[in-house]
Amino acid sequence: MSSFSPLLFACLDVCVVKAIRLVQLSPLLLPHPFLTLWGGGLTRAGLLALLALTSPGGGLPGMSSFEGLQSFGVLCFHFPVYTTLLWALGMPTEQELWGWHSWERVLQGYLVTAVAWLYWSRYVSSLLLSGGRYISSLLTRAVSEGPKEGPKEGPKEGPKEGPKEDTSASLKRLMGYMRPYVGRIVSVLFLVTLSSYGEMAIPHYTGRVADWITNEDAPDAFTEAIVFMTLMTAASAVLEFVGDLIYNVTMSLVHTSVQGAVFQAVLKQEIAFFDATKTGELVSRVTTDTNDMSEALSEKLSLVMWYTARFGFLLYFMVIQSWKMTLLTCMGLPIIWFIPELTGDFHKAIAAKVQESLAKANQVATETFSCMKTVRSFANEDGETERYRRRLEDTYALNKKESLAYAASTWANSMTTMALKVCILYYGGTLVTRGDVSSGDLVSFVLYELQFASAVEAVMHYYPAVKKAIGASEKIFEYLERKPQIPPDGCLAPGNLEGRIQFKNVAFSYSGTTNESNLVLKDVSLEIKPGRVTALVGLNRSGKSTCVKLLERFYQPQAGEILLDGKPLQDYKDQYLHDKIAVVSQDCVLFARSVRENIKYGCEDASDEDMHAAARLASAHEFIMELSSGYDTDAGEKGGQVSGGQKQRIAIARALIRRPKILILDNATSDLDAENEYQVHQELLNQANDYSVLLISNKMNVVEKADHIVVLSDGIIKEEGSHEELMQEGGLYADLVKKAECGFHRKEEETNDTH
Ligand SMILES: Nc1ncnc2c1ncn2[C@@H]1O[C@H](COP(=O)(O)OP(=O)(O)OP(=O)(O)O)[C@@H](O)[C@H]1O
Repeated sequence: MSSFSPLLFACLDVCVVKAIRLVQLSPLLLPHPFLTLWGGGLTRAGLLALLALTSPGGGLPGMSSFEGLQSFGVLCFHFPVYTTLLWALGMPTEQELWGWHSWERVLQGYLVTAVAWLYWSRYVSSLLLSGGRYISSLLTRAVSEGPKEGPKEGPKEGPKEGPKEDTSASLKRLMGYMRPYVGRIVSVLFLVTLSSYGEMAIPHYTGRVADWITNEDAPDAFTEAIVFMTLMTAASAVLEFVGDLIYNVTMSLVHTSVQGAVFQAVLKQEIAFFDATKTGELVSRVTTDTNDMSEALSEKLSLVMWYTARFGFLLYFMVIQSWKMTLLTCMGLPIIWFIPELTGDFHKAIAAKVQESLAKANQVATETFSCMKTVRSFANEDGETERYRRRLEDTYALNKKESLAYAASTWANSMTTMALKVCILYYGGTLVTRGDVSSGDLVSFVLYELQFASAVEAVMHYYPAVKKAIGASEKIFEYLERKPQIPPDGCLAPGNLEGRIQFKNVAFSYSGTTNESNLVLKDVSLEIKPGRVTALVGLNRSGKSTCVKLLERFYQPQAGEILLDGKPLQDYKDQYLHDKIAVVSQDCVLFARSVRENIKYGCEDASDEDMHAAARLASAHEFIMELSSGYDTDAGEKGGQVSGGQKQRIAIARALIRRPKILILDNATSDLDAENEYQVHQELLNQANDYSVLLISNKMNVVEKADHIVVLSDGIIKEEGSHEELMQEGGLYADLVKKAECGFHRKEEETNDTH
């Protein structure tokens, strides 16, 4: 910290001013007061700048910044500029020319400089900064959009962590959603303007009534004023009501459409996106974030709108009443905000400490209660009480400070507001005495000023909240604009599908890299022939389910290709593909709807006959009929109302109702007992002439019935052939079968032992 304190600096400044005053009295400069005024200002600025920048300790803090230099400018030149303006307007300047170095003027100069500094550093610069940010964002966008023939941007890597407060971009997108309601929004703005104008009636006509009381020259003036005031105020209230109603209904519509669009956009994303994004985050985007945004828009933006309109009218009427008093009000406002802000900051800091101290006390209590047995066994109840009491004493000491800070902050608030009002009244009174304004004008002005301060305060309070909410909506829009990172589906939907699937040298990793260590499938080539049952077996985590996920187009292989009837999978329509390839996996999920709705899921047009047929094929019809309400029984959350095996059979029926060409059973009957599993498989495999079946199962007695068996190990096809062929080969498959048999015998022995 520089040893040159601001106080010493002010003393030096006063010395400089007094020295210039002596110079002004010299016979050479006496006839040229304007020269001394401007020359003095320049000399004062030069000397002060020199002192500030060269003072020991690296100069006066803050003085080398833009705000510092600007404050110098205001301090040294506001008076020369003001006097020159008076002279240019033909007004008397004697008092200013010869009295600018008086104590009163010097102090006034410091006050003006402080106000200018406050305005600049707290309010104007932040406005300019956001304006600058907007311009720079426009420029950046213009540059990045660049020449049209430039390289196209690659697919985006998920929602990027862009600049947090790119409010303008989010606002533009939001405006896009408001476009259909532009008529309503224009009418709301019109109503806001009219209603705010109507609100000016009370202060205006109160002033007129005050004039009538003092003069009593126009007998009708009083009644006229009261009638106009009542009519305008009532009209303003009605307009405000209608405006609010239209605005809130419109914002609800905007909210609904944004929320629906976000939900739809999220559903369109590729499965890898859902793997990488937590469900909680997605739900929060769709619900909490859109709600917060819409709340900020319907509540806070509406307040900003109303108060801005009021602010405009109040300023206009205040300037009309007296521009001098308006100037005084505008000068006083930053002071009445700044002082409570300072005390408020102190109060907030203490309040945070109180919270912290309370949390510590609570921690002692929680710890003691949760370890009560230990406390009792050491007979340390008094020790713990003492510990808790010490914590509470800390909190009490902080509470005392907080009360003091709160009282000081409230006192500062009311004192500064009162001081401004007294100043305005005093100054207004002088103007009334001089005959510059009528007493009614002063009354109107004071009433305007009361509303003006709160309007400015409200705009300043709510505007950042609106900006923040709009900025926070950026994430929502990132989801809305995100393109799924999987090639778009094609348009093939042939009426006649054979159902032949070929994997050709497929390599795949979940991370998207082709790094050998990350590859789950390294080089997989296999064929699922139409009308036949193909089994895919292998150790755990060998990549069997991954093959299924690729078939469902949840992910895209990094190398190789997957063909359906000789055509790449991505050439088919997604809807068609999911109709033709039905997958039932071990962790199949039912929705909290009726069994009927679950079986007909995505296939709502299917008839009840189709549903019964599918359920019979899945060996599910009989147990469904035994449920309390048959097909109308609620399956419960995630199918919690039915057993695991029943859930799997309903899921198989759900797959079969689409009459698929390829049926994939990925451990789909794992929750069934041996007898039921056998029955389900018999039913399904008997129909295999209608569809191709890909069977993934750890149960080798099920697998051995397949026409063709493919053995996958560590992402590579190790063996393939019929059960007999593979057993003869004596490789991995034979090993798996032996192990399974061993396990089965051990289980059997254990069961016999227990008997
Ligand atoms: N969504 C995913 N993201 C990242 N890695 C995954 C994902 N799903 C599976 N894996 C990994 O891929 C590998 C193969 O898993 P996969 O489920 O295909 O094997 P599996 O042969 O079907 O195993 P299991 O018989 O145990 O079901 C495993 O190492 C697994 O951890």
